[in-house]
Amino acid sequence: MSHAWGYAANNGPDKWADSFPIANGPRQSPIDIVPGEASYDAELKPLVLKYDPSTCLEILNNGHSFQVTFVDDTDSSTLKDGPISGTYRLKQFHFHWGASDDKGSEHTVAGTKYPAELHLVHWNTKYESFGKAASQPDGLAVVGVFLKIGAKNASLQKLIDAFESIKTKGRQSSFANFNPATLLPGCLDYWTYDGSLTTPPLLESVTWIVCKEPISISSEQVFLLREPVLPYQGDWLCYHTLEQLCVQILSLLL
Ligand SMILES: CN(C)c1nnc([C@H](N)S(N)(=O)=O)s1
Ligand SMILES: [Zn+2]
Repeated sequence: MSHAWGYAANNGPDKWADSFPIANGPRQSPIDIVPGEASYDAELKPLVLKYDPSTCLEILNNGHSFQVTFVDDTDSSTLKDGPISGTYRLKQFHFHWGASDDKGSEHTVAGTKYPAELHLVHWNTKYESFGKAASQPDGLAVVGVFLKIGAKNASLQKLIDAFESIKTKGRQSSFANFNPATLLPGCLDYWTYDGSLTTPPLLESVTWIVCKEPISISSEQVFLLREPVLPYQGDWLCYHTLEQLCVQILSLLL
């Protein structure tokens, strides 16, 4: 692949194996989660998530999504227990979304896609850094949370309000004192499996922890996610026709 990866026809997921052969590996993510086929494991513990808002650093438009990054030089914001051993530090969180409400999440549940999916990325402190951990089979743990259309989400609104400062790819701005725990659902029951990063380099180093309960995002908020200044899972969103824009606006009004 002579150009950067993305979600377009010439650089999208079905082309990633050209530059990242691990795309054809044995533990690639995302997957379709089929609850009726999941097995109960009594050994699994409840998740222990401890997040310190003072570790929140900045918000960044990375060209594929927006991400919020955290200071990870101490055990101030961590994930423990659940399916993992040891302590994993929060590195960043980001979202995946689509151009319409019927798609956007990376994982699916019995074939159903959600409009968006939140990923909280943590790395195993048995390794000296995120970079070292990302190449190890037990190096990363990502908590996934589905978003469904519903009530306005006040915590998400704080992120959306910051978009003005990251309108173009590569832009970042300070983003302090945000508590990612406010993005978690009330119930932390989860599915778990051993998988990979869902975008290049697709490293097979992720213990996925996907929450069963979604959080809400309003139609107005998801419209702002899809604004033509932020990418969605399908590369940069732009309204090819005035008609598409009108359809989107009407869908909000009806
Ligand atoms: C380097 N980091 C933190 C990541 N690289 N790829 C990531 C994927 N977007 S995901 N969805 O977290 O596997 S996250
Ligand atoms: Zn992700």
